Parts: sequence; C-alpha cells; structure tokens
Amino acid sequence: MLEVAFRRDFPGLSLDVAFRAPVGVTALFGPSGCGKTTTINAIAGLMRPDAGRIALDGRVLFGDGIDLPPQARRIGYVFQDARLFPHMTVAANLRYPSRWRRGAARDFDRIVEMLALGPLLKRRPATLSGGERQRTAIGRALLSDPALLVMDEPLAALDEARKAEIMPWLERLRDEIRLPILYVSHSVPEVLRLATTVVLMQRGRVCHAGPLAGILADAALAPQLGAREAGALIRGRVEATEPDGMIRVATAAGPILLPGPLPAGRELRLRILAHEVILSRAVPSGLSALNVLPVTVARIDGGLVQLVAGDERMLAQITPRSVKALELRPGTACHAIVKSVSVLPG
Ligand SMILES: Nc1ncnc2c1ncn2[C@@H]1O[C@H](COP(=O)(O)OP(=O)(O)OP(=O)(O)O)[C@@H](O)[C@H]1O
Repeated sequence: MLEVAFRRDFPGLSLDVAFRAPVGVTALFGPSGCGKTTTINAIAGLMRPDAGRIALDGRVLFGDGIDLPPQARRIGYVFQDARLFPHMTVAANLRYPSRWRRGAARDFDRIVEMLALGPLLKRRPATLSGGERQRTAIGRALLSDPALLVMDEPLAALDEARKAEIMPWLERLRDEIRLPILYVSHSVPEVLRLATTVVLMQRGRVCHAGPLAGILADAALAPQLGAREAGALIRGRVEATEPDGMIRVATAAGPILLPGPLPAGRELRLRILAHEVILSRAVPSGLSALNVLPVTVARIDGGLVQLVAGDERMLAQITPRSVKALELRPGTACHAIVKSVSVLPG
C-alpha cells in the first residue's frame, strides 16, 4: 500500500494531495496541469514537498524527518518512451537494474516468461516495435525489485495496434504481480480497462479517490471522465442459458439478459452507459428492450439522473424536459429501460 499526503506551493499552483494506492492499478486522472507528474515526482523523491508524509508498505519515504534519495525508494518506472539503453541488448537492458542483487537470476527467468521476452533477448532496442520496447521497459522496471511500479502514460506514444498488443500484458501484470501500480493516463478507455482504483485530481487537489465503478456511476464525478463514459459498471455472474439461447446474468441490480453463448458461472463486468438508459414511470410494455430494471431516483444532476437499482447505482442521461414531464425527484420509483449492455472481461 502506498500512502501519500503532501503539500507544496508553487507560484501558479498549490498542491495539496492525499490518497492511498492499494495493490492493483490506481489511475491518476485529471486535466493537464492538475499536478499528476508533480505528484509522481514527490513520490519518486525528485520533488521535495513543503510538508507531508509518503510511505510505502509502512516504510517512510518522506516525512517524520526522513527524505530517502530516489534510488533508495524501491520504485520502478515505465515512461511514455521506453528509455532503454540503445547500445545494449534486451537481455542486458533487463539485467541492468538487478546486476548486484541476489535472487536476480531467478526473477529474470520468471519475468522474461511472464512478458514473453525470450525471443527478444538478443535484439537491440532499435530493432524492436514500440510495444516490444515497452514490454522490455516493464520487465526492466520489475527486475529492479520495486515495491511500487509507476507508469507515466506508458501507451501514449504507441499507435492503436501497438496499444492493443500491450494491453493484455498490462492486465496480466495487474493480476499477477502483487504490487501497487500507479498509472498516469489521459485515456478513458485505458483507465476503464486497467484501473481498480481511480484518483481524480483537479487544480492540485484530489477531488475523489475510490473504486472505478463508484466513479463511473456517480452523477457528480462521472463527467470528469467524459460525459460519454458516464454509466454503471456492474459485476455479474452468468446464471443460466434460456431456451432461446439468451443468457441470464445475476447482478446486484437485478437479472440482466444478454445474447449468449457464455458458460454458467462466468464472471462479467457489465457497462450500462447513461445515454443507453430510458426512464419510465409506468411499467413499460410492448418494447423490444429486454432489460427493464426497477429503480429509485437518488438525485438529479443536470441531465444525469442518479438511480439506485437493488444494491447498485446506475445513471440515466435524460433531458431536463423529461425530468419535468416525468416529475422525477429524489425518491421517485420508476423503471430503467436498458437499450444496450456491453460486456467487459471479468
Ligand atoms: N518546479 C516547478 N516550479 C513551478 N511550478 C511548478 C513546478 N512543478 C510543477 N509546477 C506547477 O504544477 C503544475 C502542474 O504540473 P504537472 O506537470 O504536475 O501537471 P500534470 O497534471 O502532470 O499535467 P499533464 O497532464 O499536462 O502532464 C504546473 O502547471 C505548475 O504550475
């Protein structure tokens, strides 16, 4: 667990940042200039805060009279550009940070296998694709035996094909390496796919930190990730296949029908975007939509209606005219007609 709390005044910006990053991917997200890189620099020991405390697994990096130098902090970095040594082979690049460390040879084999770097070991960086270079940079960062991995826009320099190529490796990293990973990105699709926790920053402050699903389904926060992305992210489990081949997925918002086939027991994450939800006061009939969930209005935030469905939260994006016509207010019971549901891997 990374624990961060610090202040630092610059002429144009006062930073006052506090959050915790558990094992898994914590995305640091916010508009340009809000202080993401400066926060990373404070964690790395490249920028000294005016006050605060930064600790990693209970080990103080900064504060309580301590200010560890960067090399003593046990942080592995992956930057936008891989920053490999051009005159060294992939193998030499990978071995560089661990050349004096005991147990490094065993870790080398494990990490080469995990990132499928074996066929690249004798090559030099100039002969690698952008994705292969980033995989090497990730391997090198892991071989420094870090207690925290910091990834600063690691995919920003890659084209869509290379991004798609490296994404599964990042997911594997998240699921197999028991480390906190701090991931700075401007890309909502990347955050959606990778993050377990999101820290939203604005003007030098953390305006919200918590699990990704909570932010996406929160009428007050979702717009910061982009209005098109607002909507619920709900966990579900395939329960059964209906006689017509549709599958029934059990969720805390109620059962949801999806086109099959998927095996019973499969865990899924379902995205129900706010602009794919229609509200009705009466029980709707004669619709082609298969999924109608009983919901209660929790609050209304501009065009976004915060809904409670069972134990889940959902959003509906509707016009102020419809809010008025349906006489919606907190506590109103209605029906959410879900036009489409997309399925993300469990
Ligand atoms: N050394 C410094 N001297 C003066 N001001 C600084 C310094 N470092 C950071 N700042 C202030 O902090 C602000 C935030 O910069 P930072 O690079 O952390 O933003 P960011 O969120 O990473 O932006 P981007 O997404 O564009 O990379 C700067 O605009 C500047 O006002």
